[in-house]
Amino acid sequence: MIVSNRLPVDRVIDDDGTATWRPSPGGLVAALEPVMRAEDGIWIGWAGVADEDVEPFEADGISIHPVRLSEQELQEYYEGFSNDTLWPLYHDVIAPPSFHREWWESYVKVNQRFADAAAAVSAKGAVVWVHDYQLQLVPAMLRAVRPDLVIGFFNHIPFPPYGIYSQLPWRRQIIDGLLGADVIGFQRVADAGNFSRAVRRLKGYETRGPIIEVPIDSDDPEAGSHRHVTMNRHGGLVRTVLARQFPISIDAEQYQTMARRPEIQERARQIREELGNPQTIMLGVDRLDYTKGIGHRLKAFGELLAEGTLSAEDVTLVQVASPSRERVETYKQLRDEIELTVGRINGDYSTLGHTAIAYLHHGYPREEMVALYLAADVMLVTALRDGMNLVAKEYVATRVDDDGVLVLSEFAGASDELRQALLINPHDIEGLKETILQAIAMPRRERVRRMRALRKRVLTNDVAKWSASFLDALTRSAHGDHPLQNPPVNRR
Ligand SMILES: O=P(O)(O)OC[C@H]1O[C@H](O[C@H]2O[C@H](CO)[C@@H](O)[C@H](O)[C@H]2O)[C@H](O)[C@@H](O)[C@@H]1O
Ligand SMILES: O=c1ccn([C@@H]2O[C@H](COP(=O)(O)OP(=O)(O)O)[C@@H](O)[C@H]2O)c(=O)[nH]1
Repeated sequence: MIVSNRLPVDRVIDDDGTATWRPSPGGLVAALEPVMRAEDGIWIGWAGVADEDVEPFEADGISIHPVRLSEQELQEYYEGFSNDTLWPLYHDVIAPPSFHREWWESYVKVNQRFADAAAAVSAKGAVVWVHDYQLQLVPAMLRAVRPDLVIGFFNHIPFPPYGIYSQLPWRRQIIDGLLGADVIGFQRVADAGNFSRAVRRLKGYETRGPIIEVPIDSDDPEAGSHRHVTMNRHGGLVRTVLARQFPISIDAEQYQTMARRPEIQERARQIREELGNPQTIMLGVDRLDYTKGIGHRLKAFGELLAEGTLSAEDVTLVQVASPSRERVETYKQLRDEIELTVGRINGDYSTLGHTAIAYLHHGYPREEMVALYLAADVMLVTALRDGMNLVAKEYVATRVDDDGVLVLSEFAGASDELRQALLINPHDIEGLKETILQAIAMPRRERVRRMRALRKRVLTNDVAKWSASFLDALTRSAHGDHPLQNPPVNRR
């Protein structure tokens, strides 16, 4: 069973009141959907609109159980605590986090609702996999009522260093919530390390490598019902929790197959033509989020145009900025800033036949994404902080021609694995400009050499391998066997 804030589909109510479903935005759903299709499971989550009661239903072989959120909970739990407190705090405080006690209360209440929903429909001894920062209290809430369940948690976004995490007024409660899981997965080695440090500092629990020892009160009548209880070196009873990196991936085969479809290749050619056949197409694909470094990318490109090093006749930047969290103030401000910058650059440097930046504030279906990836000579991923960034992996999987250059921020989780990309620090605008020029001028032989190595990596470490390695660790933990070794998917 999967428990996540988002379901794979969002309910959309049209102006005339009719309800339809559309695919949900973001990488979490993109990664979990193929996993769930392969398993015969239940997915518990929010349907994407407030105050709607939706009965459980089947979608593409997945059994969907929607959880209801009121308009006030949507504002306080999702837009507030999840996306205006935790999101900026966990992404290096790029934007200032807001701390409001009523948001926290709503977060606790909604987490309890998700836990109750999971507890109600789980079979005895079932494996429950809880996802992401919106639901960090669910593991402990679930364990309290269903100690028979095997509980995993995966954090899709970074876990911040202690100096930042410790700002959170509810820092201990979140740690307690997460430690209800048997296995806690993170994107990067550094995230798992930050979490273990927070556990030691805030709870004083001992850790041995990826194993955390959670003390059990022997007078607790439930003590015997816990999984893998052992005695620690001080003779106390402890429950062990595994906290380790499991870098997420994509269904690489699916992208590769789509990239070979003649109509998608034709669409890629059409895109180039529609852009006026520039020598170089650069592409950015992001939710319109301040973590993605879209402004830094535009600044670098704008300066290269201003200096005359590049011209809009030769180079076009296609920027897909898909709508995200549009009622949160920081996101509204970001949209204004980005659109002002795009307007200025286009006003200053576009010609009648060549637009410098093709800016698209839309969400596109997967086929169109693949055509865009195929059309792009240079892919720009300039995140200031990003859990993984699946777009980087999708670009690589799509390039069946072994061509194309990936410029990748070292602050995106994907950079741990994709070492043959051109790695950049997006804060270093001069460095970013030089790397863009290097990408544009890179000889084909070098492009092919790098892309082949990248493709090997992404095709080998796909989403099936990711879920299998997490679920393997989880089921082994259910038998008291915590693997101490590093996971198979990691650096070179
Ligand atoms: O659900 P939303 O509020 O609309 O946001 C979309 C998703 O954004 C985040 O995605 C993350 O997960 C990706 C897959 O692991 C990862 O590559 C990326 O770096 C993360 O930002 C968020 O974590 C999800 O919960 C949201 O559904
Ligand atoms: O118009 C769009 C823009 C993005 N995406 C998908 O959204 C996901 C974004 O995931 P990523 O991990 O890069 O970032 P997130 O949005 O989850 O932070 C990827 O699968 C993209 O292909 C999409 O389908 N259509």
